[in-house]
Amino acid sequence: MSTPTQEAPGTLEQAPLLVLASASARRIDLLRQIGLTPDRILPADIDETPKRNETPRLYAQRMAATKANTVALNTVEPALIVAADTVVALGRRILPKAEDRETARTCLTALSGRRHTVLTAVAVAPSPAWTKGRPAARLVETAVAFSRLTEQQITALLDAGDWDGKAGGYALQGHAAAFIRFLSGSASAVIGLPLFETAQLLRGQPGRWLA
Ligand SMILES: Cc1cn([C@H]2C[C@H](O)[C@@H](COP(=O)(O)OP(=O)(O)OP(=O)(O)O)O2)c(=O)[nH]c1=O
Repeated sequence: MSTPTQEAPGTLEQAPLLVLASASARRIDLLRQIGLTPDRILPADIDETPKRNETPRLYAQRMAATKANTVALNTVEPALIVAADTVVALGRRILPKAEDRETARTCLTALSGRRHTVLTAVAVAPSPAWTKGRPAARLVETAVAFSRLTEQQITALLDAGDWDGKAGGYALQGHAAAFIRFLSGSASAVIGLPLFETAQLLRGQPGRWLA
């Protein structure tokens, strides 16, 4: 959904494409929720290994910026790239993205009965051909608390399967919501894309992306 930029009469410039640098179906749905349909979806293939002693905040910011910049540099047309990264942190500890049941179990056991922080960074980067665009980023912190989980409840959450591919091994938009007793911050950020902050970033760009 590229939106024409407001040009002085007589000048014609190609409207930039909106590119979402993500493989996450949730991020596509969240963008659509605020009326934005990306022209392209180009997941960034980057090294997601945290640096030694990297804080969860710095890690999320670095990941979102690297995803956006990597795709921007590979995009030939005028385009604005949007990317995000979601990290579940217990203090300074970054919990893994659960790719298997055992990892999800370890995460849920660690989160049971405790408050944790979800950090989502969103970054926008213009492609080299979109010279009016400006790189920008935001970091959103959300405090979340799980009730104490019994072994049986953890097993039920694992059986539900919606931990797969999720930071911290749970999905707020899924079965885990039945155990989240407190949330302060942005629910959309926990699910993968902070909608208010993303809209602000796009409103701050030249062109009319959003009302
Ligand atoms: C905590 C939590 C995370 N998540 C998801 C959001 C992200 O997709 C994922 C965290 O991994 P990310 O590395 O942020 O994203 P991704 O690998 O899924 O996609 P891409 O890098 O291509 O954009 O966890 C939920 O959907 N619900 C939740 O409640």
